[in-house]
Amino acid sequence: MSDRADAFDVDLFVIGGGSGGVRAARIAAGHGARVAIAEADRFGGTCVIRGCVPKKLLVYASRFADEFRDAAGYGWSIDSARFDWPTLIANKDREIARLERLYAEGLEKAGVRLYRQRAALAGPQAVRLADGSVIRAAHILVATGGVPRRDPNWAAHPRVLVSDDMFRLPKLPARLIVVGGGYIAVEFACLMHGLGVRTTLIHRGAELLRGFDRELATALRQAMQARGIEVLLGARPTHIDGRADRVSLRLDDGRVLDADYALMAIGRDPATHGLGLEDVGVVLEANGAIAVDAASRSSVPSIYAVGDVTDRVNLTPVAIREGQAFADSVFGKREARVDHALIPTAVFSTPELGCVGLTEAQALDEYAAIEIYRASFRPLKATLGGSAERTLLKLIVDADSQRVLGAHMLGPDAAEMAQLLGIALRMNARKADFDATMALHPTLAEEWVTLRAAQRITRG
Ligand SMILES: Cc1cc2nc3c(=O)[nH]c(=O)nc-3n(C[C@H](O)[C@H](O)[C@H](O)COP(=O)(O)OP(=O)(O)OC[C@H]3O[C@@H](n4cnc5c(N)ncnc54)[C@H](O)[C@@H]3O)c2cc1C
Ligand SMILES: NC(=O)c1ccc[n+]([C@@H]2O[C@H](COP(=O)([O-])OP(=O)(O)OC[C@H]3O[C@@H](n4cnc5c(N)ncnc54)[C@H](O)[C@@H]3O)[C@@H](O)[C@H]2O)c1
Repeated sequence: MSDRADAFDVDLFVIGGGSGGVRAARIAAGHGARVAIAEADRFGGTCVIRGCVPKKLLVYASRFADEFRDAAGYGWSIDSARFDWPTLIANKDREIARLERLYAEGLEKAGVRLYRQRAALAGPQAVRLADGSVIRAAHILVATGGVPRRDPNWAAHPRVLVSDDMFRLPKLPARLIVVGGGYIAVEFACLMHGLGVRTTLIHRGAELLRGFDRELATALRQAMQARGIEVLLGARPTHIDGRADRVSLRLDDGRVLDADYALMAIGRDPATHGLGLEDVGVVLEANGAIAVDAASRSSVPSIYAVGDVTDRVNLTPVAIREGQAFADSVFGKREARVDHALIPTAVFSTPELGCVGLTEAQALDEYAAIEIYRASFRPLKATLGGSAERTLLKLIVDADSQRVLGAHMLGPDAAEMAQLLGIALRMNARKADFDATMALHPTLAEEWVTLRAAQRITRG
């Protein structure tokens, strides 16, 4: 496509066929670029193969227990509900294989050349494939994602797992220990508990889900405990003793916990190891992430990076937007930048936590005075269903401008609501806009437009 194109085999070589890489490759090819992509494992990447999608399927499976329990109050009797893990995993595998095929076909249809092997840099404008071949590329996009963080003290033990392993366990464990207090730890603790596994979550911090609104994180932790998940805060494993058929964790207070498996969900690291990035002059952050500017360009002008490998906001829609913006800017003559503010996010725990915008603590740091509106209630469905669990909504408003700064929810469909609330916040909605919106009755969502008096006004 460019004058320089003849000096190169392709205009763009993408390393990594996950959320960001696939989008960038497809869009760049659509803009007329000659594109190749290498994927070392399976097309679709973390989100499709061992992340968001299979996780959400497991979450759906885990929530049937609540439905069966609530059904009685509505007149149904379900005598012998039984759960079969191998059936769920086989069905999940079938769906993931279908999605993987769709990803590869989408790339092929767009005219992208696919390499099903590992790639590394052979120079600022050259890529070496695992089979030894070298491909010259005018531009290289690194979209290799991240990997679960491991520790040499337990990495080799078969009963100590990371999130990747959870999707292929041969049998549902009776007893699971989860270490960590972030998205992955909380989601897996909830879903495994929902499937009937006795679950203990061990977290070193004072509260789960650092970075989320503290009041909601506390309410979620209490709800998890009320459901029967054992949550130990301020606790660290000091020794992990793996045996062939079970695992033993000694905590810093001397307690010893036994389980079938321990899931270590202690964060993810950018997948930059062995790519030869430093050899060609690409600057890395202290944690190994590729340092990029707002255009996703690295310190080497021909090399760009998007998604988790840059450790900006490690979510699929963000990787996709970054891949799209890169392809539009470099190959579509359409300058595009990704705005990393106001990203809606959810923890697919049970109950679910969804939010967009500032937490109360962040708002207090940035604004002179904020108003907090809250509602805590038992949803209508629970009145006959019997659950005592409360739904919590919280709106954070700038006292001066009346702009809504943050919306946080713990309860059914919180993720769906966070997505839509994101539109309102992006449009700079004021509290009065929420109030002027007619309620849709009877719904949970109507509570967002009937939050009348500020529960408190706080000055930063
Ligand atoms: C358990 C779990 C649950 C998650 N749930 C959610 C969720 O609900 N919502 C959400 O938004 N996000 C979720 N995420 C995060 C989301 O999966 C990531 O943010 C997203 O996948 C990042 O996309 P990416 O393109 O940067 O990288 P990835 O999707 O990780 O893709 C990178 C690809 O590069 C390949 N690769 C690596 N090195 C090489 C190499 N040298 N050569 C060739 N190929 C290579 C890998 O095999 C991989 O396929 C979850 C993550 C996990 C682990
Ligand atoms: N629903 C979603 O959107 C979703 C779901 C899963 C993952 N993700 C993405 O993937 C990323 C990674 O998730 P994650 O849960 O692995 O990471 P995280 O950064 O959210 O949480 C890591 C947790 O491990 C703890 N930890 C770190 N080192 C430790 C150690 N040595 N010992 C004990 N505890 C330790 C931390 O205190 C923290 O609680 C998330 O930040 C998110 O961007 C998103």
